[in-house]
Amino acid sequence: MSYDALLWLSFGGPEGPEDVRPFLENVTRGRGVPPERLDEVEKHYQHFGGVSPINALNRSAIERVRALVDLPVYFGNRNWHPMVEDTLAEMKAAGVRRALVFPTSAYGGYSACRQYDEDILRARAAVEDAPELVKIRQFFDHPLFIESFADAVRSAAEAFDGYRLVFTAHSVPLSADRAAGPPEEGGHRYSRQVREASRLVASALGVDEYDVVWQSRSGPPEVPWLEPDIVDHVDQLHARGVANVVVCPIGFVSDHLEVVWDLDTEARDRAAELGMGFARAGTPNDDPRFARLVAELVDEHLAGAPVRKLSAFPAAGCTANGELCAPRCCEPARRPRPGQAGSGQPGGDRAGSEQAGSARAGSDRTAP
Ligand SMILES: CC1=C(CCC(=O)O)c2cc3nc(cc4[nH]c(cc5[nH]c(cc1n2)c(C)c5CCC(=O)O)c(CCC(=O)O)c4C)C(CCC(=O)O)=C3C
Ligand SMILES: [Fe+2]
Repeated sequence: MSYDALLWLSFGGPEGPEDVRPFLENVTRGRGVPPERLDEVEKHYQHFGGVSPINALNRSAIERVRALVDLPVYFGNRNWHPMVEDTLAEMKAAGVRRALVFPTSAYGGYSACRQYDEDILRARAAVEDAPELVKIRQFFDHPLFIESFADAVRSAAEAFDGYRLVFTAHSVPLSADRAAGPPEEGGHRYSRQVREASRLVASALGVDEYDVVWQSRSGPPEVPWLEPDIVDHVDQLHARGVANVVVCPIGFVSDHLEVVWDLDTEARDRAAELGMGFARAGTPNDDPRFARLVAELVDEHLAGAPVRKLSAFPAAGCTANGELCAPRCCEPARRPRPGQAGSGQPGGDRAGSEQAGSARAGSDRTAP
């Protein structure tokens, strides 16, 4: 198959104080996130002047990728400008017929993978006679991804004689994690991949003991999410007599707002209160290896380059035009409707799926 463009598909973030609220409304529309949580998160963004670093980080990574790939590279987002619908219209006008899509998330699961397929569906539905869009696979176990994090941990740890290595990734509802991956695989593809990437980085460092914890929990408090939270975990480590902690944000590709707020502000402040040493490893975005990683993934499609990966997980997530990866793969978790919290079956087993329709009603994002 031939391709005539690469579409860089990301989350998006606000670029000024007045963007913050509409951005947050876009992110959480129909997702049952309580307004108090939104007010809290708005403060994190306003603390940085209403500007998330994410768009600038994406633009600089795109520049580096442009120097390595033989395709025009376009930039579109799920939640903020440039919106992927607008970018796709621009691509169509420029004569693009078939494009590869690089999603800025390395993992499987609904939020990390399937939701980018939904973005592709939405964008193609908005553009008449839309270009074909083929999404690039998950890359959490690519050697360049792992090496980049391992080096970042090495630099962060230089200050310490001994340290506890702690990996973090974005928490998701337990029900979403359970539904991650095709059902026959037994679910939990997201958290299992996060643990696998962590294991690979630790092993590259020769570190035997480390922790995998979670951050940036959202949603109503009565719905269970992956735990423990990084800030609580810092308390735990202190209680166990750990003097220094090095945090590696394995779940993310760039130092965006959830990294600079939840880790560099909240977790760091807690460690300081407790008198602990704290260092945070960088993310791959600005490492030249990240651009090379993208170029290699593109070459898998353009030139049949070998699929480089370090784990036994399938190279999943590569889909055409927003199709499902496999039947029932990474279905969205059912979320309680506002005012119906508690009826959303926190346990989230998928048996009572006749409730799924009502729990999803009001969402214009999760419906297939
Ligand atoms: C797995 C995962 C990733 C990693 C994969 C990937 O990178 O895609 C990720 C990335 C990101 N999440 C981000 C921002 C936000 N995520 C939110 C809310 C949520 N995230 C979730 C999961 C994930 N999120 C979930 C299950 C929710 C609950 C609502 C829902 O079910 O959808 C909210 C709402 C407010 C709140 O936090 O409650 C915000 C503002 C930003 C941009 C930061 C910036 O602006 O720099 C990035 C890169
Ligand atoms: Fe998020």
